[in-house]
Amino acid sequence: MTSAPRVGVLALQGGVAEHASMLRELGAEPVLVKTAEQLTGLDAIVLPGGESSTMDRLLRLFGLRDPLRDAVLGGLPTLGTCAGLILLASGIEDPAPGQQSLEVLDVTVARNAFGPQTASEEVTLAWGGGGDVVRAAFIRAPAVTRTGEGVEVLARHRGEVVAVASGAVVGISFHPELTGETAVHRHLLSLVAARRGLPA
Ligand SMILES: NC(=O)CC[C@H](N)C(=O)O
Repeated sequence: MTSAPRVGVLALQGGVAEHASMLRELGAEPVLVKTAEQLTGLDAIVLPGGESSTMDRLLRLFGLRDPLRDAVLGGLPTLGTCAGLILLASGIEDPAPGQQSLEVLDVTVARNAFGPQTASEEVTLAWGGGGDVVRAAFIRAPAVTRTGEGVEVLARHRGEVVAVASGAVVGISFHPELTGETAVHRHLLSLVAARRGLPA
């Protein structure tokens, strides 16, 4: 029997607990990541929602930005949700003053593209090309306004791109962890299985 995949959840700020409990529910071992050392031995990582400019500042303050960037570029299966997608993006249309990103996913994002907190909504979206749907919560969500070469579009909402994948990196604008939607986390775990050479 293989061991449970160890999946990091970046735990500097934002919706950490919901991702950790969903990963546990799916048989993975969540690892809260606050230091570069805690990146060692992970099978995958989740960058949660929250406030991307705050997470960016904390990543740099705690010396985590470059090690995390190296891990993602090295092929670590990665899921960024909402602010996490903004962190992954190579470009931000409307960054907060001084805001940077990891530049590991060749997309440009526009922050808060679906309106303010009060415009939050829960919707069902088509996911991938195979007839699957996901239940998604949008909270001050970004939209993807440009996709680079090799970036696959997995979902759209109101005509805007809200889920993308490139290699082992998946970025989504919405929050599946708040609706009990497991499909996106299962997708991340299937990337781990593929990397380990096991059937998903
Ligand atoms: N729910 C979220 O993660 C919101 C993201 C937020 N608008 C940001 O720019 O970081």
